[in-house]
Amino acid sequence: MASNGNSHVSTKPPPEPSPLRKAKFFQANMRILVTGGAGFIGSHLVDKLMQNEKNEVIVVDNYFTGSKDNLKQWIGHPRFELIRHDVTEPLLIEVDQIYHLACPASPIFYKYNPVKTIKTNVIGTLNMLGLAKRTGARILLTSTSEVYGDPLMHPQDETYWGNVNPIGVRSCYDEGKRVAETLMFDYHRQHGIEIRIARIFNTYGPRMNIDDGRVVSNFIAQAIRDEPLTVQLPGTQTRSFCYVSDMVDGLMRLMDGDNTGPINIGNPGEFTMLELAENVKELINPEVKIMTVENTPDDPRQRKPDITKAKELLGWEPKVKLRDGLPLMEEDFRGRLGISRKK
Ligand SMILES: NC(=O)c1ccc[n+]([C@@H]2O[C@H](COP(=O)([O-])OP(=O)(O)OC[C@H]3O[C@@H](n4cnc5c(N)ncnc54)[C@H](O)[C@@H]3O)[C@@H](O)[C@H]2O)c1
Ligand SMILES: O=c1ccn([C@@H]2O[C@H](COP(=O)(O)OP(=O)(O)O[C@H]3OC[C@@H](O)[C@H](O)[C@H]3O)[C@@H](O)[C@H]2O)c(=O)[nH]1
Repeated sequence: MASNGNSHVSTKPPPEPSPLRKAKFFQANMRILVTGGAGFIGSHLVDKLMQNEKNEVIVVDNYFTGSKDNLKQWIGHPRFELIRHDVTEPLLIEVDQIYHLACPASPIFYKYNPVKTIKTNVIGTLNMLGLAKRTGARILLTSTSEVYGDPLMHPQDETYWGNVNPIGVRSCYDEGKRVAETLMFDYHRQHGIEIRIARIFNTYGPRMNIDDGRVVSNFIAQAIRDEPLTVQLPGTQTRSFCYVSDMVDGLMRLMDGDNTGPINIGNPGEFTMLELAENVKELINPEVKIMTVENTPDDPRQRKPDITKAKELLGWEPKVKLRDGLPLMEEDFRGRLGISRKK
């Protein structure tokens, strides 16, 4: 049984996978479920999984923040299936692996209906664990750096238990993901389910919703539209930004490896929001103004992953630097906004 190097090991044998997996003459494809697969990270993950001809990919999504458009190249493909479904309802299908991403990720969206966000994280994760238990599938949860809250340890490694406000406006997401992690380990210990937990740090790239509200998409859309970049106060708060192709590579290594996690997956390059704005200005629109605006409650003041574990256990580290990733995202945003670069 997989271990993450500490005492989280299950005493139960994992549930039996589908008999098809053991069939001698039936060359079954790997049936991979991606919940939230119509979203930003999910759709990039689907692209990568579909490159392997031995994979069948099933996406389940309620389209709250995702869109069919992100998957248009796969609709109608014989190895691809798209199901409109809310993970807060049980799902009865046959699968071998589950990448469980379904959950709004941008603070403005997860705060929009906090009760629904909690339900998605708790009931949605319970349903997907139930599915994993019935089918014997391995399940990977995309948890978050937000489990560390406003961290008092810097950089954050996986042993840090976090500094989270349990009753704040971000709690539906932070605490929701913390409960989701607990459920994953309880199912692992109690039922032997094969689990993987990724703690994802801020990820950016093409296909983010233009009105997503997260900082990189906001700044790029603002720079392209020649609107001031809105740096929320104080502007000295930090984040570490991982390009989406690196993220997908890390998630797949975690799924296919032997370690339960939790494992941080993120880019350790750390930037203040003012530095990010300066970079966007320089690379995308040197004329654009930078303005400061009010922040929202409980905004974490610093965030930077310690990725020692990902390097050692997954052989993973990010390859794309922020200054290389931003122009790739600019190109995608310009195409969708229909605004080309000034000569
Ligand atoms: N992008 C990041 O920086 C980041 C950081 C940490 C963790 N994560 C996690 O990664 C996952 C994907 O994030 P993303 O950036 O792609 O976000 P996203 O909002 O683009 O994608 C989330 C997807 O889940 C779907 N969804 C939401 N609630 C659902 C429900 N109840 N049932 C079915 N589908 C539902 C949405 O419609 C969307 O397609 C999320 O679990 C998020 O918490 C992302
Ligand atoms: O227009 C903006 C938007 C945001 N910000 C600032 O940028 C920083 C990052 O904010 P974002 O909204 O992009 O995202 P956060 O880092 O707060 O949360 C993020 O990280 C962890 C993930 O799990 C979440 O899904 C993700 O949204 C914050 O300090 C925020 O105050 C701005 O300065 N201007």
